[in-house]
Amino acid sequence: MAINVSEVSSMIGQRVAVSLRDVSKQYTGGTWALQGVNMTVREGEFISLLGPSGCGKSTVLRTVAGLQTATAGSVEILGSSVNAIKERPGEIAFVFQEPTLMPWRSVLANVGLPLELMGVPRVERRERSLQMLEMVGLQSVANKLPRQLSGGMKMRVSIARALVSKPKLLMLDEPFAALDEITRQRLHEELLKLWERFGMTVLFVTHNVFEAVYLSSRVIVMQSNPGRIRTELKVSAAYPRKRDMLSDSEFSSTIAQAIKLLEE
Ligand SMILES: Nc1ncnc2c1ncn2[C@@H]1O[C@H](COP(=O)(O)OP(=O)(O)OP(=O)(O)O)[C@@H](O)[C@H]1O
Repeated sequence: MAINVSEVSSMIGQRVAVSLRDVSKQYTGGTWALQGVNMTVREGEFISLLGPSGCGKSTVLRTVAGLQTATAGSVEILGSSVNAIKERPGEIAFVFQEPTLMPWRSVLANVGLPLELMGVPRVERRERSLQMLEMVGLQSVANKLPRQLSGGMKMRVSIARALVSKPKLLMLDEPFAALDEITRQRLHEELLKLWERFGMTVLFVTHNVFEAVYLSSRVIVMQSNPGRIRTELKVSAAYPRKRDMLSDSEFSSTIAQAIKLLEE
């Protein structure tokens, strides 16, 4: 389905999906991974967090996901506290760099896991899991085990599992960093299609400038010691995006700006 930029801007709502206010995080040992982070993400945005290793990108994501708590400040997701969101399984989903599939479960059973945890009946679970596998082009391997799949296929299964509950917020922490360039590019296209189809808010962590600018409607650039937000770059290029658009002047100037910010 082709959509243009005005349709994408209408996908981006006025409601706030994620809000961080003066968030700081100090780990045991003393490192201030984050200091005074303020960030507002609206529903339907595709946001990348970009920055050098150690600037706190994963810490932001893990704090929003409730996998760890902030030392100071407040975090709100979809109008609720992190703890309240945890009580509503399926509303947020996380994709890690390692696909973290259960090795003894079939691909289908791995995808259906979030629905199982939500108490969705078996028949509906199967149907929805198969639909998701079809969307990522993997219906034919539904009965295989994870070890029988390539790295790219495992990541697709992981994305299918994250999306099977139709989450409103999808967080991905360097999901494609371990994949080869061709597979990574294919998965960029697939992720964008899924975003256009489901309209969920996406928070995507990467230290790859091209990936951040190509995928996102907004790139939040972070810096380290202590981890904080340096600035943000809006990417107003139309969706659906095409690889060859990266040489367009708009993309190239945003990419050049981002590279300069990271080098300073
Ligand atoms: N569990 C932890 N205990 C102590 N220090 C930690 C812990 N996790 C992260 N840190 C430190 O906090 C800082 C921010 O880490 P974080 O992983 O959030 O950065 P990042 O930008 O995601 O880095 P990368 O791109 O390398 O994954 C780093 O200095 C890191 O060493």
